[in-house]
Amino acid sequence: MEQEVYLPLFETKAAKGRVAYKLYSFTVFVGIFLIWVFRASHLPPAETERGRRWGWIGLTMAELWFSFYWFLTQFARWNPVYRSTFKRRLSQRYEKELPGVDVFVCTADPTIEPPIMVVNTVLSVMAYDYPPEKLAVYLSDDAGSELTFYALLEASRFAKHWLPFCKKFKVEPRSPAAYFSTVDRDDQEPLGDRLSVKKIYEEMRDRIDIATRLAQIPSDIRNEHKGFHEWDSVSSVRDHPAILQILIDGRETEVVGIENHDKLPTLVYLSREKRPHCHHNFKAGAMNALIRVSSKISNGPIILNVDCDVYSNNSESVRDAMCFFMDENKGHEIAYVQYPQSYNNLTRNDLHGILLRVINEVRHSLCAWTGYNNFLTFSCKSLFGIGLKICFGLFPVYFHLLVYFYGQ
Ligand SMILES: O=c1ccn([C@@H]2O[C@H](COP(=O)(O)OP(=O)(O)O[C@H]3O[C@H](CO)[C@@H](O)[C@H](O)[C@H]3O)[C@@H](O)[C@H]2O)c(=O)[nH]1
Ligand SMILES: [Mn+2]
Repeated sequence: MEQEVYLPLFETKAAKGRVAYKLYSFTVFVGIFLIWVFRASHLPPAETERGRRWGWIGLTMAELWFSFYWFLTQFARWNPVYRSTFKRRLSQRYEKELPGVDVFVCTADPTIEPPIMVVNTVLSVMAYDYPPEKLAVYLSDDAGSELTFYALLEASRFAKHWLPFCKKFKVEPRSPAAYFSTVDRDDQEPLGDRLSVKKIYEEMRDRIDIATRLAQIPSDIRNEHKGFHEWDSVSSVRDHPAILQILIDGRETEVVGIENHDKLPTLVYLSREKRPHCHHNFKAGAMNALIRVSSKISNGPIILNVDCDVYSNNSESVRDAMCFFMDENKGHEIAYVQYPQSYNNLTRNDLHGILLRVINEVRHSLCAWTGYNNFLTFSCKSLFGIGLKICFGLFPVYFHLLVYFYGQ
């Protein structure tokens, strides 16, 4: 009888040159050790003049700092591995059983984080290559800004053009601003389609920009959508009840894009309750509010979190994460997957994207500490033996059941 071969959904490969690196690292370690032997055996005698004594102390502190820094970097460089995912296998085995994913986007200030940037991030995650009925996007607005709500309303309408366009022509990246700024490339989609979507995008962008500049929402839109009434009772950003608006409800069957009847993911606006006696000024508190709200709407078992200034540059990211979570052999060991961050425009003349590569390398080696290079994934085991793991920072995907965010 033919034996069934197990094909994993992701694989791990050790980076090349690890032995050479360990040898090199060992020689540096010997060097550091000898420095300390020298320092310990050459303490300045009591009669040393003051200037020389301070020189000795200064040098010793510098060496101490270097040694500490060097030991820290070794955690990140000792054991680098690369993980790759097999999304086709995932699709073949589990396309119909893919779990629901709730995407949380956080914003806190319409001046520092302009609404047009926020909605570009929102549109990039709405356009994930994932079944739309299983995707829900929540925007948490800690500024409780009508302007951000207005921008999201505009985005919910533009999504009817943007999502079918992305899916039809498989465009990347799926933040419209980022995509249209690289539009000179030799793309496969027909110019006519691109230009007409670009025009609709630019009209929306201009409306949002004007409203933001004037701090005023067009009266026709204000009258048209009942959601704006929520602000009638808001006297201050720091003192208001929760504002919740479902702009697109994926549970309704008739929610479709303009073209070829694509379904759209759920889209929700939330500004959590604020009271002056509570210090709720942190992202963690917003995330906890999002968990409570999403559990009553879409209740996806998987949560993905992005900051509003970081659009998704890969429409398959969610599927990548699923390859880790749904792997038959190792999936149960993984609590969350974290993506490395890429930066654009760090300097005006970074023509060849050098900074981007260097920073990615640094982040990748950070990931190597946990044994994961291109993704950070963490096992559910360990830490007090109760399956608790702590996650800091950027773009994590979690299991819903496991998370609590520390902060208000
Ligand atoms: O009261 C607040 C304050 C901030 N935020 C949002 O939290 C995110 C991060 O805040 P930011 O001030 O931009 O901090 P950064 O240093 O840029 O963010 C990094 O550091 C944070 C704290 O460790 C992490 O949570 C972030 O994921 C990581 O990008 C942003 O989307 C904010 O809109 C809120 O939702 N509510
Ligand atoms: Mn930020």
